[in-house]
Amino acid sequence: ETYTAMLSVRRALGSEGRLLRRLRAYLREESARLRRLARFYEKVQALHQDPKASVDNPLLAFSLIKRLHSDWPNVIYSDEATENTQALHAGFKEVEQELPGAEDLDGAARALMRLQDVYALSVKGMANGVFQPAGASRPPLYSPGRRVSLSADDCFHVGKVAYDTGDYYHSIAWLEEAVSLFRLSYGSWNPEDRSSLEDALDHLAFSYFMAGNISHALSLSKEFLHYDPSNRRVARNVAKYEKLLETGMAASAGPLRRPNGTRLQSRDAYEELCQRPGGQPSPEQIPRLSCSYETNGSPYLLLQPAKKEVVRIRPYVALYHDFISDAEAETIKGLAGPWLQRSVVASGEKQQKAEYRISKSAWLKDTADPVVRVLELRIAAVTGLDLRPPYAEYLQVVNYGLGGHYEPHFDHATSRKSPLYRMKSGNRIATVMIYLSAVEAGGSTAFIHANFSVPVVKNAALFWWNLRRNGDGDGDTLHAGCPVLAGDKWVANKWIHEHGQEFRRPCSTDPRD
Ligand SMILES: O=C(O)CCC(=O)C(=O)O
Ligand SMILES: [Fe+2]
Repeated sequence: ETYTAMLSVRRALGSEGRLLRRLRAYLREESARLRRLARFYEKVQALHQDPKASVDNPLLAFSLIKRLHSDWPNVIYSDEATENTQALHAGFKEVEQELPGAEDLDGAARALMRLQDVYALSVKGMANGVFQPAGASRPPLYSPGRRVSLSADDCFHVGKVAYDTGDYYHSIAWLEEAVSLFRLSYGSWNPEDRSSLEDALDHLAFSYFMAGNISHALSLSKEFLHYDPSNRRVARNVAKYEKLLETGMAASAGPLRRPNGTRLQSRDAYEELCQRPGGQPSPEQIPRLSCSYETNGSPYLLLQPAKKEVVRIRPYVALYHDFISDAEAETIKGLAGPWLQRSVVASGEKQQKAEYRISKSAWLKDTADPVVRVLELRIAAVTGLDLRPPYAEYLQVVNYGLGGHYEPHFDHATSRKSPLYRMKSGNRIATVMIYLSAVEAGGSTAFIHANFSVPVVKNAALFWWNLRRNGDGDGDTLHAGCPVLAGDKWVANKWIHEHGQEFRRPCSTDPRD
């Protein structure tokens, strides 16, 4: 899979580099071939300027006969063009196995639609290379250094992915864009395009029909017939739509609603937190929010205390600034890179891939490198918790993909059957999540029930308790990694379990603790 980690997307850029070099070589060879053909053409053409003279001279008469018998067949039946094409095909075959597959194109299209939805972006803007919230006078959420826009065929592909799943809300928006772009360039043809204005009109008309907008379906189908009058299927559709409209059978189209995956109950709150990182703490919390240097009585922190920012009291969330160095972050990403695999989520007793978590991840043992070992000692010192096996999981390093995200979830197990209990050290009592990278836009960590979000702060570590002191899961810790709008987001998770912490975080029977 390419789209599920930006590291893989970057690798795909290398594959394209190789293809570019092959195409360059092909163009060079073919241009040389055409130059040779042109030279032959010019030479013969010159002789035809004065046809009479050409035959009088016995030398010219000889060369005419030789040309017709030998030169012309050699030119016409030259294998050069085929050889050049074959070399191009062979070069493509060499990189073919590393190229993204159909699931990648689907995933990439779904990523664009996710960004459209979560950040309320206008499709027209996106197609134009602008990341502007739709209908709002807000500034763009991301301004790329160089603006790039999508082609008509690009927009068609996104719309087609929605169309194929019966999602006409998204297919209409993207196919509208495809149709207007195709109309602008009608008559010119790009060898890379697989679709055309007719395809876009056809799919858009059907999307409108399915959404109950018969008059739009009709006018688009008529436009289609203007370009391709012999298409019987579309002609039948036109007759059908006209009849529906005449007989008043066409149901009036209500506003087209965005399809809702049943998973997300608090979608609006979540999206709001992703669009505007931050949030107001409740008045009674404000006096207790603070920034401090912490040594925690640990010799590790004496010379360089932890820089703690208490973000919220309930649930308790703290951000430790400059928790790791740039060099350490690079080392950890480098160690994890070769081991990254599509992230999974707990589903009953099993683990499986899910659309609601798009990233790749790898587990690093503290024996992998001294940097990992030192990091664990630092986490232990700052949290005051026992991380020795089996009291904590290995370090999980995560690289998000295109539009990568992790929809609202709990880190702790909510079912006794969860695979988390296989370690036999209880539930996940706390999370330490380190931001190993910055991002250009998006990617905040949103606490949905607690109504605040933390933007990505490179090298900082976010800490929170997942469980209350009585061992119950804390519902207020429901959190998410918002879709990455631009950039390459990496995090490292350290999950600390209940066992081993009995004297470090004593229990309480008060459910409010
Ligand atoms: O990436 C984020 O901001 C959140 C990640 C997360 O919650 C997780 O990996 O469990
Ligand atoms: Fe999480």
